[in-house]
Amino acid sequence: MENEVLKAIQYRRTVTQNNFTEQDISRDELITILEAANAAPTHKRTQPWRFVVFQKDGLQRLGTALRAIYKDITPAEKYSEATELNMGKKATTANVAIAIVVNYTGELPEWEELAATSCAVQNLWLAAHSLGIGGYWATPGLINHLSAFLKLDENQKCIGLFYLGHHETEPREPVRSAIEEKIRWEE
Ligand SMILES: Cc1cc2nc3c(=O)[nH]c(=O)nc-3n(C[C@H](O)[C@H](O)[C@H](O)COP(=O)(O)O)c2cc1C
Repeated sequence: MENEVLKAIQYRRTVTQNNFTEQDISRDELITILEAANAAPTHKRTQPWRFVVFQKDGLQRLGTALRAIYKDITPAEKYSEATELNMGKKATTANVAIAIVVNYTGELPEWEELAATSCAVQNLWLAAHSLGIGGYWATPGLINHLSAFLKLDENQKCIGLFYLGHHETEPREPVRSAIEEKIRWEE
């Protein structure tokens, strides 16, 4: 069986900064992508996903913050200047970065709000893919230290940075072990 939705699911891939082109992601494209995220399923309609979108100078500020946090939290014996520079470069070489935030309402077990936000991220990723925009979900340890920079409330937590850019990489199918290994049929 084949249709556009199934094709998008199969061909959505992680695309990293090295493959991003110079083409800007437009505000219309971003709104389309974020509207797709906002259509995710949500128990009790708590809609716990929040997004902080970085573009232009915002990306420079994010890069500076990532470098400073890395420097701050890394023990001297593990610190490397190359890693610090690389942390900043991830932000400054993306066209857009989106901080993914869960807004815990207390109305549901936390895992349900984390799960709903993850559904929103998959929607965002598929929508971006459908527009020729690639990206990936980055979860370095320093996202646990971003709350002040992101101006998050006490009940909010950043669960990743989603880096986005237009790209021209060839479509690739997923590398996965067979689904049969992950199913037990009860008939
Ligand atoms: C919750 C989550 C966290 C991830 N964190 C990272 C990360 O920190 N760095 C990274 O390069 N990729 C990260 N990824 C992307 C995975 O590495 C990627 O999805 C996986 O290699 C499969 O490739 P595909 O997305 O092309 O199918 C993350 C994905 C998920 C779902």
